[in-house]
Amino acid sequence: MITTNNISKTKTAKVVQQNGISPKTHTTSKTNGQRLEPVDTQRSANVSNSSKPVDRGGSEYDKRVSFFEERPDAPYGDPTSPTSSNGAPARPQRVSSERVYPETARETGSSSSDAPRQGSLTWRKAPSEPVLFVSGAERTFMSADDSVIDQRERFGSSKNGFEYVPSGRKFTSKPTKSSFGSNTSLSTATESSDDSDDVFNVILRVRPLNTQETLRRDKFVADFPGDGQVSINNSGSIRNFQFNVVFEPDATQEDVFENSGIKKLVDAALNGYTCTAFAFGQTGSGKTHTMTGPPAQFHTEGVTPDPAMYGLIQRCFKYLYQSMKKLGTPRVIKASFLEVYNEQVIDLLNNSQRRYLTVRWSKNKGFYVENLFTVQCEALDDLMAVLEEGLRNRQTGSHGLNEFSSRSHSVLTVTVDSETQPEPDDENLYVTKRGKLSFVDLAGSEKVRDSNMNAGPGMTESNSINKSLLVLGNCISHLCDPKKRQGHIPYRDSKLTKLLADSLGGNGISLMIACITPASSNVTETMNTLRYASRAKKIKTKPTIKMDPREKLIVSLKKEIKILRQENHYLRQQLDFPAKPRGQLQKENDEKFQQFMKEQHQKESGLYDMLQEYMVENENLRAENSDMHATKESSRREQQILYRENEKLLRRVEELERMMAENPGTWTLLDHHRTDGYGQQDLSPRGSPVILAGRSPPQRTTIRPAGSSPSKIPAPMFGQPQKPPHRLPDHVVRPAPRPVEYIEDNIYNNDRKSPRQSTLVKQGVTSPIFIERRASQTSHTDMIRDLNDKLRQDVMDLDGQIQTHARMVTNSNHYR
Ligand SMILES: Nc1ncnc2c1ncn2[C@@H]1O[C@H](COP(=O)(O)OP(=O)(O)OP(=O)(O)O)[C@@H](O)[C@H]1O
Repeated sequence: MITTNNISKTKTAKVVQQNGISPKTHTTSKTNGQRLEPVDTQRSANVSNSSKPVDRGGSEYDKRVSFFEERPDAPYGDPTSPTSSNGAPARPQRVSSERVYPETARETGSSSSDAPRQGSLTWRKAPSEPVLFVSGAERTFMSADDSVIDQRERFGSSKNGFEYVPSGRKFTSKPTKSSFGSNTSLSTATESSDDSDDVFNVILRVRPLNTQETLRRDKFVADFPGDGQVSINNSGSIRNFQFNVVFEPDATQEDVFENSGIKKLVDAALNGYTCTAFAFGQTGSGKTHTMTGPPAQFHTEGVTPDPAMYGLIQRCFKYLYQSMKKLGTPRVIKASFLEVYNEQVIDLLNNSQRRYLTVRWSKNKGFYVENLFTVQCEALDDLMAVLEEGLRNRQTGSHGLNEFSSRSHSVLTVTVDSETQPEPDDENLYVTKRGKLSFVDLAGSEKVRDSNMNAGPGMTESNSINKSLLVLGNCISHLCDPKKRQGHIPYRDSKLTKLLADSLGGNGISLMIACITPASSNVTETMNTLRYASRAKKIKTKPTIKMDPREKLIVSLKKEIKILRQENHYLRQQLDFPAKPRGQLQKENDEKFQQFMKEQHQKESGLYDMLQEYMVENENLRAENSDMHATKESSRREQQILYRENEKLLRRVEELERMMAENPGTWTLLDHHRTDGYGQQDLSPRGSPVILAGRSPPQRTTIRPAGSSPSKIPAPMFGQPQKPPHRLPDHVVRPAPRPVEYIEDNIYNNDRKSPRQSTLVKQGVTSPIFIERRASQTSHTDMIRDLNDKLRQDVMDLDGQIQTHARMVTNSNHYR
């Protein structure tokens, strides 16, 4: 019975004889013994529907050629081809007389006649007549009397309730309008919505019981009610889960490729999206088988991989190159392949040294692996070679649950670089897009006890595998919870989650392939995988195309211009303005743009000049400041020297004046020529408190600021005690800030002006503070120097007077 809404029946089906000699097409008739039986699926379906014709509409699946139909163009041993590359039948006849074995028997290379799983893989009700399967569409399980066995009886109602009853289908899909398995274009869906059905899909593949499980007489615990559902009988309690697509044990590699939706991922990668397909599940559940085909073929010496058994990866590669050919535009394909083994990243394409690589993070790239080998692949063969090389180098080991168990997580990444024209009418605008397609084959979760890995390196491997899967589970549960999703997601807790960060919570499109074994002995692990998978269904991502940020800006500006032009056109219409011809508008806009760019350039260059000017000025100011500091220091020292000299000279003057005061009578004859600092005759001993007898009060030499008028300094009152002039005024010893008016042009007569100052001067602005500081330093030194000169003069005068007096005294004594 068909339970998927996407699948409809085919009118005719081509059936290959069990011996595989030749494919034939037959018309409907009743089956008869071992005879090749043609089937009209319409009729078969009608049997179950009381011969009422059912029109289920066309679907992608309809267009797909029948499972047994010969494909002349079948590449590398298409599984739909009746014979494999070595001439042997690629697919055994699906007609059986009494027992039908699941796909695994054929896919693992054993013929149905010697299949060792006959013990438990029996039909619930063995038909007396041959049972016929028709692949590629609806398959009906028919008994000899044409009655269809009631599907409801299949599960749980038989005596033991655990027998495998094939549903007659290979897969069922969840009835959504835009699931991966449907015809809906992913690119359209992703652009318009963030529906996780479109961008984060989870599919389930249930493998058949394997030899070991069959011999162990394990029960088949899975049932497939349809519509992408699976029921698990966990020791009597039935649990239901629903996924986008559920592949039943009969599904072939081709079925999975065609109906999992992975082709949409390849299409999306070609359009610049980041896409990831990852397989997870218990060890031995068929992850590697699904991704690359049976692992034995890559790890057994002398075995050439059978193209019919190729997994999703090889089929995607082929589809990628086919699509590129169809699209016509050139694209650059590059591939890298790594594994995360014991929490270390190892390059599988550069395996000679088995160096551990570092996972880094950058704002633009997110998490990435440093120094990872990347191979440019011009042809499909190159990509295939990359895969095979990596698989050969991958860590595998044998344990109790799987002979060729992957002991690491592997990540194969294919990047697709393309140049596209976002605006069809703009020939000069090209943007580069980088699509990414990653295939992740996770190491299987395992019970250490069951895998017999309970010591040594095996134990370490198991622990690190389980630990990284636990972190992955944590990340998934955070991402599913709308509240936790806004907070911190623990991607950094393991290398694996760092590498999957973009696929899980970022801007990518992802397909999770959950793999389970239907054996009752593994039901706990199966339940865990299913819970994990159904949680992951709730993850939502927002796919975006990865582009160079500058190119992105250009494209968005161009889009804006386009909208503005449309608006302009609309407004013109509204205002009854004549509509401008498109070309003219374009030309005008281009001219405006060029003008704008020119102005912008000028502005920018003006700014640059200004910036340079300021930098030069800054440098000059710095140099000038350090000069000024040096000058200040030297004038301070000069002032100190002069001050000490001043002190000495004053002491000398006092001494001489004292000498003269001791003989006052003799000094009246002397002619005083001394003048004060203002050109007036100074007739008294400087600073002396003694007023010479018979003399008019002397003019005193006082220190006053340079440039001040004498009248401003009050003349000392005659006869009053005088302040000794040998004390320099306070403002000289301890300079006080002075008003600007004291500063005269001749004080600051320095032609060397700073650029800043010259700018200011040019602008008619003077900096009083700047000029004053410099001037005050000079004026204080000059003042002390002036005073000292005068004192020196005084000393000389006094000395001269004393000598004259001494001579006169000597002469008078002589005449006497
Ligand atoms: N759908 C299937 N049909 C037939 N055989 C299958 C299927 N799935 C898995 N097998 C077989 O089961 C065995 C284990 O599968 P596989 O190695 O892919 O499991 P796995 O999940 O990758 O395990 P591990 O995590 O240990 O690597 C292989 O021999 C494989 O060929």
